[in-house]
Amino acid sequence: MAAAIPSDLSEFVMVKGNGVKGLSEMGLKSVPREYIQPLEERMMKVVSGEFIPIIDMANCDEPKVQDAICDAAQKWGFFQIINHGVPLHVLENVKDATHRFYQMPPQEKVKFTKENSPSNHVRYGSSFSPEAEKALEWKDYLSLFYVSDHEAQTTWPSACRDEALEYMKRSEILIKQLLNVLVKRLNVSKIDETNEALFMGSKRINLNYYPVCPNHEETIAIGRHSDVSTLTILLQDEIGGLHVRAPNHRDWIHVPPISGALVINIGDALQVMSNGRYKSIEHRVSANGSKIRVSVPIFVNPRPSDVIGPLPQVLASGEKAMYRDVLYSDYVKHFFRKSHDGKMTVEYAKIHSL
Ligand SMILES: COc1cc(/C=C/C(=O)SCCNC(=O)CCNC(=O)[C@H](O)C(C)(C)COP(=O)(O)OP(=O)(O)OC[C@H]2O[C@@H](n3cnc4c(N)ncnc43)[C@H](O)[C@@H]2OP(=O)(O)O)ccc1O
Ligand SMILES: O=C(O)CCC(=O)C(=O)O
Ligand SMILES: [Fe+2]
Repeated sequence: MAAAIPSDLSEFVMVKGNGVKGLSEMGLKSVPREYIQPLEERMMKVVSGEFIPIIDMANCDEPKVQDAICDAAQKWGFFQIINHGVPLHVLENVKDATHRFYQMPPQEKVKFTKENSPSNHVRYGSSFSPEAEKALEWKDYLSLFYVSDHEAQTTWPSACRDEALEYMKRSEILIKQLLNVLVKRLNVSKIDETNEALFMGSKRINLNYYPVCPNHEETIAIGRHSDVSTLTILLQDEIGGLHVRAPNHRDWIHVPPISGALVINIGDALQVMSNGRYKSIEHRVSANGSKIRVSVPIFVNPRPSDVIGPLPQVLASGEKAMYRDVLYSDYVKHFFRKSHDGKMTVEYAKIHSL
């Protein structure tokens, strides 16, 4: 016999720390009504035979590789990379560590919810913005904002701390390589001490956990959104489920898992700084009826105290600014306080001419 849905859902999921994982493990016949998405969010036309570009980074000094990166960032906002230099064991270890964190009992995980966490920079949570959302999402997350090694050592959960830090550290060269290539097309000669903080002054790593879902077609794991980062480096496992908006703005394209590859996407901050040249593309994750999935994005961001706006180097030729200057932490708070709403976050910074 299937178990009954807990009468107080937020008490069970968040206050007690069970997460959506706890709901999934009850063997429910269908998800609680709070997780049922409106029809328009469930209907998505996934096109087959179309793929985001796959770029081999082995020779990333070559102009044709650099062009491929910039072209992909302009047209697709998303691409996969292989031979990226981040050791495969580092990627495997951080996926294992993600499973290890979620395997802990709820009494351990609950120590990291917003209410209990030892630091505002460490947060275990479930649906994105439960107060604001029409329907909840079928995923749990652990979000770790990097400030210093010392803070991470003392506040990040030991089940995944070392592996998350290692993944972040070993991705540093790749992040700089990608940004150097991308900013060159924006007439910024290189990433150096004068501009590094603006492009990559803060990092957040999320450990996402997507439990098995009974009536998975009626809900969603992550709703339509664009990231607010400069760049996101996403590690996904072999299950699949990530979809990105096609360049025709109508259809969706699946991002097939490729062993050892990383998915790169442009975030809103780089869209704003490039005055719209690079695109932060809407994406979503579907729930799975038979398999658990994990993913580990590193969000590379400006510092919260930075002001983001179109770069002077981009506007130098007389191009009109499409975005105003905004304080990055205000932008991120705006994103976190509302439900996922596709590409709407960037409207916050858009200049609407009269
Ligand atoms: C979680 O599910 C997600 C997440 C995403 C994320 C996509 C990204 O691109 S993340 C990259 C974001 N950039 C940064 O984190 C760097 C800059 N950081 C900051 O500016 C600040 O750390 C801050 C995020 C603005 C937090 O500011 P602070 O004033 O110190 O803190 P609060 O007052 O606690 O937070 C404000 C507001 O945001 C909510 N919030 C904070 N952190 C998180 C988090 N990790 N996850 C979810 N929500 C968060 C917090 O609850 C506050 O809201 P209230 O309503 O409670 O006031 C993509 C897809 C996903 O599904
Ligand atoms: O899990 C994925 O494939 C994507 C996750 C994502 O979009 C996010 O965490 O912002
Ligand atoms: Fe995302």
